[in-house]
Amino acid sequence: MLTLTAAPLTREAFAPFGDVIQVDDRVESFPINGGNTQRYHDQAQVQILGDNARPIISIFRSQPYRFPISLELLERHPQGSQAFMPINGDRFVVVVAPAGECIRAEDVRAFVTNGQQGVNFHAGVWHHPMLALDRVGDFLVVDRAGDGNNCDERDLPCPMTVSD
Ligand SMILES: NC(=O)N[C@@H](O)C(=O)O
Ligand code: NI
Repeated sequence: MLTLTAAPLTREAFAPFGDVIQVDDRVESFPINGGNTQRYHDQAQVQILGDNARPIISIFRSQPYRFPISLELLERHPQGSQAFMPINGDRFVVVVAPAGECIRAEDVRAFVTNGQQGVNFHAGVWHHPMLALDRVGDFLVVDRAGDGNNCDERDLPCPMTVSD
């Protein structure tokens, strides 16, 4: 059994898997609306691939998990990115592995957000479906609709657990 402990999410650590969305001085920002609003600009790469592809916006209301939990599988979206942003400041756990045809146990990583962070999985990046913590969480989701399959599931190469 491989035990993962979720690390605090940072842009650097998550870079191989996608983008972190958060207000900080690391991204380009500038005042708009006559100075009433600060725009934290262009934080994530929305990838929309394939026939009749279009970006869609949804809300996921996710039941919390009691950690540690056993992980059986990861999924990927080959035709588009998928972004999750908490609406009410909820933390969540992110389990990822690099894009590619096989998942190696040594490449699986776990992160925990701080409630003010979102993630954007790049197309093809393996990830576990939403793992909400603490309470029922609402998340704004930006991903892809269109023709063809956009969700592959793959069993993990060995039993794994993740703790927050
Ligand atoms: N199935 C679905 O829309 N959600 C998953 O892709 C997920 O990453 O939670
Ligand atoms: Ni997904």
